[in-house]
Formats: sequence, structure tokens, C-alpha cells
Amino acid sequence: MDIVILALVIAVVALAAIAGLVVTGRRKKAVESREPAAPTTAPPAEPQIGEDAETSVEESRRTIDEVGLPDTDVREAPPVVAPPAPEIEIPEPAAGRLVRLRARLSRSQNSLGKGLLTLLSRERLDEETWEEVEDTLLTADVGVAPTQELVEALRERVKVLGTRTPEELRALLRDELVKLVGEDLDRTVHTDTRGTVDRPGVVLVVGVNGTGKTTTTGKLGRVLVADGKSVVLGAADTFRAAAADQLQTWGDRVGARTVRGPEGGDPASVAFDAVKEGTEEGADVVLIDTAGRLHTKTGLMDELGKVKRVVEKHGPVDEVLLVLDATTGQNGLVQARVFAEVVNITGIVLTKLDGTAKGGIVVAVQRELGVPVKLVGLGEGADDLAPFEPGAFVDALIGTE
Ligand SMILES: Nc1nc2c(ncn2[C@@H]2O[C@H](COP(=O)(O)OP(=O)(O)OP(=O)(O)O)[C@@H](O)[C@H]2O)c(=O)[nH]1
Repeated sequence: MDIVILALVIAVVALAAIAGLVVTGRRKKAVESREPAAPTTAPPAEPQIGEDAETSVEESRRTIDEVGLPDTDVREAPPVVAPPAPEIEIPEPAAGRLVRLRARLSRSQNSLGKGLLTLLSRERLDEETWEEVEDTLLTADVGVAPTQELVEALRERVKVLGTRTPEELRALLRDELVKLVGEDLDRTVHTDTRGTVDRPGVVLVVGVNGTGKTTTTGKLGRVLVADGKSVVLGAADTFRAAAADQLQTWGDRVGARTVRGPEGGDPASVAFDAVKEGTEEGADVVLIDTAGRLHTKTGLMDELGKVKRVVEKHGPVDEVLLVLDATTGQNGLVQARVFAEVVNITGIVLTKLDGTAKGGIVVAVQRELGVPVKLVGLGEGADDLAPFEPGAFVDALIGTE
């Protein structure tokens, strides 16, 4: 019996041993089939534990400092340098300029105010003195009718006043001169169309040769930019070769674009394009500079009428500014009359008031046209164009002490 049990145990052990061998063989085969096929050229056998490495681990080691950077062709990209932006000037605001520029005016003008004050301070105000007052006003280009009105008013008030202190006389003269210049006229340069129509405000600048149209257009552009408006300039003076360049230089200084045409081209077409492009780019104001023309040249005056009519295809022109050179005196009135007939002037710019004692032209030209002086030029500097203010103007004439 014992022998039988022993034989059974041996048989079980033998069976278990055979089964174990079969399983191991199968596993080995499965692993071999998953491994990639051996390369045709066998890699050098990895050193096995106990074999000698080719490089001795004992050899001196390099530190990280001694390892140079790989020598490659990839060079460092140069820093990106933005092209210098064109220098855009920030013009000074126009408000109160006449007060700031008063010295320019009084330098040449105070002969009028001082002369009047001296005359009115005389002990006896006889006929001869009043005639001198009249002459002083006429010499300053105030014009005949306004001069007579002013003398009348002064005579009346001086009589009522009786004894006169210099302060009283100054106040009285100031009062009457401001009245004469006109305190209540609308002197706004109308350029604001936003909220009413979907196009820029359009300003046409006209006048005879050399009065300062291009300069005024450039200076006005600066005033508008200073007020935060976007401006497009139209160089419709295609007659004078350098005029478009001159205008563009003004524009470039404040970042305003200039629309130009071919030299000698049709000014009406340039003016039309300027308004068209200004509208397309959503500009606030388009300022159109026109060629200087003698009011006596009918053909040129007709051409100016055409410029305005063509621009009006876009809508009404908001402002037509006549530029008059104050030093030309009474001749300016004749010009004003003819221009007004052709293009319906809405405002006057009196330039070169820094160079003449004939400030009375302000009164005369307003009377002549029934149109207010809106701007005055007081020098060749970029910001020497001032909104006209009657009070500041008269103060400059008569001085403040
Ligand atoms: N002193 C002084 N000079 C001025 C004033 N306004 C303009 N000028 C000068 O007058 C000259 C003529 O000015 P422009 O603007 O070229 O005149 P314009 O009317 O465009 O000339 P044309 O296109 O030939 O008709 C320039 O030398 C200006 O600097 C001013 O208010 N005071």
C-alpha cells in the first residue's frame, strides 16, 4: 500500500514537472514573436556587468563650464526696430490766441487807439479835434460811414459825461469800438456736420494772389486738429506749381492727408475728389485751397464758381472763407465785393494784421459784405492764426493801461 501511495506521488510530481516545462516553452515563443527582427548588422553588444567599459569611468570628468556651446550657423535674429514714425506735431489750441498774440497787433495798431485817446483827452473838444478823430479813423481804414457813426456816438457820450478822466475815456472808447466791430456776430467757422449729415464739413478758401490762402488753409487745419478733428486737405490750387507741396507740408506736420491732382489739372475735379475721399474715409472736415485769382479776371472768377458748384454735388459747402491781406486796405473791399458775387462768402480771414496799422479794415469789410471776420492772421508762424474776438481786438488797439 505504501508503495502504491509513493508511486502515485511520484507520478503527480512527474506530471506537474512536464506541465511546467510546456508552459515556459510557450511563453518564450510568444515573447520572441513580439520582438522586432534582429538587424542584419548586429549592434555591438552592450557591456555586461563585470566586463571592461571602453572608457574608464575613472578618467577625469569635464564640468559643465568647460563644455562649449555647439557651433551652429543659427545666428541671433537682430532686434526688430520699428521704422521711425513721422513726427506729428500737436498744435496749441486756438482758444484765447488773440489775447496771447495781442502784442503783435498792438505793435502796429496802437497808433489808432492811442491816437484817439490822446485826442479825446484834450481840455477842449472843439470841431477841429473831432475832425482829427475822424481823420484818425479814416486813416485806419474804418470806412466813411462807420467813422461818422462812431464820432457821433463819442460826441454824444462825452457831452453827457462832462469832465473826463483817462479811465472813463478809455472805457467809453472801448465800448463804442466793440459795438462798431460787432459783438453779436456769429464768428464760428462752420465745420461741424456730424449728427446732421453723413459727410465732412466742407470749407472753401478763396482770394486774390498772395493774400495767404495756402498758409491760412494749413493753419486752419492745425486749429481743427488741435480741436480733435480729422482733416483732409484738398490742393485745388493746381495753377501754382509749389502750392500743393506747400499745402501737403502743412498737412504732414499734423497728420492730415492732402488730396492732389496733376499740375495744371482741373481744380474742380481735385476739389470734388477731396470731398469724395474725405467722405469715404470718414473725415470730420475737408479744407479746399484754391488758386489765387484777380477779381478782375472774369474767366478765373467763372472757374472759381465752377469749383464751388462741382463740390456742391456732394452737398452744400459749409463755409466759404475769403482771405484778405489787411495791408491792401480799401482795395480789399473791391475784391471782397466781386468774390462775394461769385461764391457767396460766409466768413472773412484778415491776414497780415501784424504788419499794418489799418486794423479798421475789420469794420469796413464787415459792413461792405455783411459777413463777419472769423479769423485773423498775426504772423507767419504755424499757430499765428487766431479766432477773431472783438473785445480782445479792441483792447489791443487802445492798450489796457
Ligand atoms: N506777416 C504775415 N505773413 C503772412 C500771414 N499770412 C500769410 N503770410 C505770408 O504771406 C505769404 C503768401 O502766403 P500764401 O499762403 O502762399 O499765399 P496764397 O494766397 O496761397 O498765394 P497764391 O497761391 O499765390 O495766391 C507767405 O509768405 C506767408 O507766410 C500773416 O498773417 N502775417
